[in-house]
Amino acid sequence: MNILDKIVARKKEEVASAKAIKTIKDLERSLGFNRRTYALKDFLTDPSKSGIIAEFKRKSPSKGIINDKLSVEEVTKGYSAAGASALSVLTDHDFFMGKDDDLIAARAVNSIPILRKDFMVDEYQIIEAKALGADIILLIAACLTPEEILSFAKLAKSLGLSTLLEVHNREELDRSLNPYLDVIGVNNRNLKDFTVDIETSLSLAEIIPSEFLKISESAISNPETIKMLKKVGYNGFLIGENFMKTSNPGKAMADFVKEI
Ligand SMILES: O=C(O)c1ccccc1NCC(=O)[C@H](O)[C@H](O)COP(=O)(O)O
Repeated sequence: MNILDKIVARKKEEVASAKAIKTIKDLERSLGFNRRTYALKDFLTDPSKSGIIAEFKRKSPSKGIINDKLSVEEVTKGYSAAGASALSVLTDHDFFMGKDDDLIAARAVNSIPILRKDFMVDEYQIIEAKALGADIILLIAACLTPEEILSFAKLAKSLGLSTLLEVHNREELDRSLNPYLDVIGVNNRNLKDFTVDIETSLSLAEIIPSEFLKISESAISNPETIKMLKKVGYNGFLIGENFMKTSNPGKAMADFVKEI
């Protein structure tokens, strides 16, 4: 079993347990559920922002512990101040050391869109994402059917959430597009074997239909890479480790933004 299959199998167990504790009705009654959301598209196209979706990431399957010392509040406030267009907060515990409370904490101190970075396998998680304070959900084409992507994106839209579809190759892109998606993300990391290659974003840029904004995800550590990605049409850049590996991710991001 590859790592993505393992994560998805574990996620299905977690969702079954969560449903037994909190029903969808409970989630819909929670304080966070009935709030206005921030649209990712508006922030990605705002020229006063950097285009960066900055990630709070303590640990990853490919790198192990990256940074488990800093609070989600201080890191995400630093990212917002450095001009992030959006924040990404991992809520997966077993593989990334994230938690739902990280998202709640980030929501309380930031006024830009927040992506619930997790592995969505059930509609329950989308309703939960809204209740926790997220504005964006991630749908990973490699672990969902086109029918699931359509119904999850439709549900997200009905809740006022933006959907980021993540693809890794042309085949995933071709089978997964639908009009309810807001942004297409190309992941430079192969989630099955962890190899990274910016060429993945460069080569897929021209086949992403122009009605979708495009973001490039993972393994970005050099301002020159952003310049190259902008040239081929990318509007956004999801960056985690490059900032999180420092003792002051907000400052690392501010310094990086000066160079792009
Ligand atoms: O990061 C991993 O090792 C990983 C492994 C398996 C599934 C997903 C994984 N990462 C999720 C991401 O998409 C990244 O956290 C995100 O794009 C930021 O990447 P980076 O800038 O390289 O930290």
